[in-house]
Amino acid sequence: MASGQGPKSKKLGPVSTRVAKSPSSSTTSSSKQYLETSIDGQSSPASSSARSKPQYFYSENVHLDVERSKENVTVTVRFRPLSPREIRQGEDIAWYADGETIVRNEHNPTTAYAYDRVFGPTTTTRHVYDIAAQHVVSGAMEGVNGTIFAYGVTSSGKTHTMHGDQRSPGIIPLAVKDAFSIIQETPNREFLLRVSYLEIYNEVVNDLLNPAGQNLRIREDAQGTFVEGIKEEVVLSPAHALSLIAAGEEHRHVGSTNFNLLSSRSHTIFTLTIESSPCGETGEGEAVNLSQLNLIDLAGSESSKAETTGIRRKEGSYINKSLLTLGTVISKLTDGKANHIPYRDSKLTRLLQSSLSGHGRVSLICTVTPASSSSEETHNTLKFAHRAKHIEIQAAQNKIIDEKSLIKKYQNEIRCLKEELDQLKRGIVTVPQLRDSEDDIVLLKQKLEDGQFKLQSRLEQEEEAKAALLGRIQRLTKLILVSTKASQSSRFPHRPGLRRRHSFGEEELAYLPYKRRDLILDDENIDMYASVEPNSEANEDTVKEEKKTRKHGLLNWLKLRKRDSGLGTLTNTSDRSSGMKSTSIPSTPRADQNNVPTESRLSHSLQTESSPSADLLSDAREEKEAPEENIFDPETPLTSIKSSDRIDLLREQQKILSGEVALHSSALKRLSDEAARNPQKDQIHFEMKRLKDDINEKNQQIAFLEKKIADASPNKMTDLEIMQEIDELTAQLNEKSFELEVKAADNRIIQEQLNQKISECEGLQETVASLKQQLADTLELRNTPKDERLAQEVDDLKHKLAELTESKEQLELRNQKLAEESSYAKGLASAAAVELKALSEEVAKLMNENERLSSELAASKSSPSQRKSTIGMRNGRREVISKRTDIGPSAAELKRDLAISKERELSYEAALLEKDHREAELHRRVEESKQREAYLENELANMWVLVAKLKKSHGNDTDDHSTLDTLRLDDDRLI
Ligand SMILES: Nc1ncnc2c1ncn2[C@@H]1O[C@H](COP(=O)(O)OP(=O)(O)OP(=O)(O)O)[C@@H](O)[C@H]1O
Repeated sequence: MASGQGPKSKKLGPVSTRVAKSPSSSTTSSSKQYLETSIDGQSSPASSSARSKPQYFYSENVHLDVERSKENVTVTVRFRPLSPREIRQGEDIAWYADGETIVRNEHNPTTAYAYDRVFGPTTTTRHVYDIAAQHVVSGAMEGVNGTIFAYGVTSSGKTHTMHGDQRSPGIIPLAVKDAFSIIQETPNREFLLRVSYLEIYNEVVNDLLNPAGQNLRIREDAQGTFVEGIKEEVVLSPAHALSLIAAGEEHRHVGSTNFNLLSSRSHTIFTLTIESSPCGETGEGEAVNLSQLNLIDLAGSESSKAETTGIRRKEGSYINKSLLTLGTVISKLTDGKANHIPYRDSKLTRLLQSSLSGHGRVSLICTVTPASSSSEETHNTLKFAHRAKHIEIQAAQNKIIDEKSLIKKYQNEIRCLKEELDQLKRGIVTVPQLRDSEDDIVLLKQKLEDGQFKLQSRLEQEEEAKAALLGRIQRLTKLILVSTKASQSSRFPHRPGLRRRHSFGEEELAYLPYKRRDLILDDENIDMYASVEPNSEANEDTVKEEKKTRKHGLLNWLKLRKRDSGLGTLTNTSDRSSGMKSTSIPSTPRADQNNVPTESRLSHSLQTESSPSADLLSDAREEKEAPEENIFDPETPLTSIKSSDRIDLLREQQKILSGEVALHSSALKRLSDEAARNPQKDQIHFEMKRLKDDINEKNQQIAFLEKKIADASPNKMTDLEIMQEIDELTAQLNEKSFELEVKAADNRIIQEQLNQKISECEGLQETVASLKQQLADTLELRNTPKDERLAQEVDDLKHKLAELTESKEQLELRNQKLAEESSYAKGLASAAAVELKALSEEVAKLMNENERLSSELAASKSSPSQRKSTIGMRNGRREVISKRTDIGPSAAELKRDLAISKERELSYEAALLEKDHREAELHRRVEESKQREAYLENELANMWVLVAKLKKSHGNDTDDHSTLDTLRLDDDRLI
């Protein structure tokens, strides 16, 4: 993708004339102001509608920019016809082309967009090419970088537009053919064309021309971004370039989705690098035009409707992400204010950086379907296209003066080799001149006699070197393409026949193996098996005809072969193709690469150099030598080449042989001139004879090739070929059946996985719902305005304060009660203490009395009257009792009194204990309430701090003041 960028301010040379003609020139930078102008005032049918706001983006009547230095991206929209499936489903038309520049919504006619050009469903790709691509291609041939890309949702027709098919070639084959036609039309310049082809699959860059080139790195240098290590092939003809695309397509990732049976799963970029310089000997410092033409087929964005799983979903998310980045980049580019453009967010935008940042012409072809089911997606594409329209570009010719250009390198090499050849020739010619000199005759004779054998071998060596040089010159010269127009011979009189003459006619595009019919089992794709004239544009009058047109082309054939590689269904054709691609530069498409022993030294040198002509010569020779059936032996790679390809190859070989004959004839002429001057020189005669033999042999080969071309023409298909065709189709059928079986098994597995996923999904949905709820709550909280939140907080605090005040009052009440209880208990306790004191005095008194009585009792027991008989004792006892009655209360009475007083003492002690207990309890509760009070006071203080903070954060808000005052009042009350 790297490109030499010329200074932006450079005036456009011949390019500017084309700019004026190009559609892009019709909308210049100044067109910006028109783009969003309503056409209400332009008597449009919508102008009468006052109900809804019209969305017109109109670009008609735009004038040309005076300086022509600035352009806008050319944006066109292409409608495809309704697909058979859409027709079956009874889809309505939601969007349609209203005239040549407007797309209008069927249901809401006020919604319309204007573009450089809008193509209806019956427009041919050739027409699209003429309007949207031709100016970019011609610009690229003049040294102005160009990019053409198709954008649209899946199945909208991007691949149909960019690649096309056998009947209706797409932009890429048309551009390639046009490039070679321009070379033909430019006799005063010589060109060197190279191609590269890459895909971006799941954000990985793969080289489609070199299967080993996977996951390549994107690098950047002063000239822009480029892909490191990408293979570039020098191309010699449209068929050659297209064969490389065809080979590359085999490696592209394609898979079936529920919208498109053959959906592109990667973005592809086909780059044609063009170098050109004035014809003839160029001066040392002469600038070379270097430009790149990028032809891009984007993968389609996938809508949420696509029910994809596994690998397809992964691909889809990569595709969508990169297209989203492309959209962002485009809107930022048109924003005007954005200072960072996120090119690096995807590989696609990184590679398109040079193009999008305005260093070349850009044409965006947006493909859409008119179907109502895709109305929203179509609307998104239209909006994308509209944004892209605003990108400004400053296309300028890229000139490089350094020797890095390949064409310069080749030219220099040719010059050096030619000088070397001249020297060699002079060496051969000077020998007889020396012989003419009188002074040297003796010496020369001596030399000749002494080293005749030596000289002979030297001459042979020189002859070999000469042949090798001629071969190399021829090989390098063949890489440089020039016009075959009449002026040619006069311009290069000194090198007749050296140039390879290319005649790039329409038939070059017919290399596509269109006879290989697709065997798609989908009813939508059961296509006709009709033989079609190559290059005839599809008759797009009816949808039926469109259906016939589809799936017949090379691309679809290739897609089929590589289809669904993601599911592991592979064909063995890639090996064959990679074998073809591994041929060294330049790799002219050819049937086989077997080396055949050659007869002539010239041929040998060509063989060892492996030049295209040498390869073709060997092919031709081999074909001549091999029996005819061997040529079409099913085991040889030729089996993959169909009649039309074979004819092309044979023609190519024929052309090259004719070139060789012309080359040999001119050499013969030169030698015969020399022979006339030196009739005795045997070596010259020998060389002439060899050349004559060579010419005869080549003429025979040409005749043989002519015969073969005639034999291989389609109406002369042999039984053998028909049998081969049938065999091949049977093999394909088997292959497809196997593929189908594998897919059925895959489907079963996928179905099981799907069920599992559905149940997982249900679980996830629940989680998502709860998360959503949480999110909504949080968002609601967040969305509440700050003042409201503050007021709410103050309210909460007030509420809390009121609660605290209430609880404090309750506590105080309780405290009071407890205090009362405590004082009552104290009173009780003191009363109890007084009573206890009186009781203890009484007890003490009683005890003293008791002691006295006991001592009296003891004294009376120990007296003599007590020692009388037992009878007397009973009497005596009665006496004592009577005596005692006489002297005061008896001992029993005293004991009883004592017991009672002890009992009372005990009860008093218990009451005292209980009182102490209650007192302690009351103390504890008093302490608790004190602590609670302290805590509440602390809380209140904190609240004040909080209120103060809130006040501070809200300045001198009066509300807060009042709140604060209220709080203060509350607090005072509390205090
Ligand atoms: N202008 C058209 N005329 C006729 N048929 C068309 C046109 N455009 C697209 N088609 C058909 O519609 C189908 C889908 O087209 P195509 O494969 O080009 O879509 P796509 O945009 O490249 O899809 P994806 O992004 O999935 O690769 C094909 O069968 C194609 O032949």
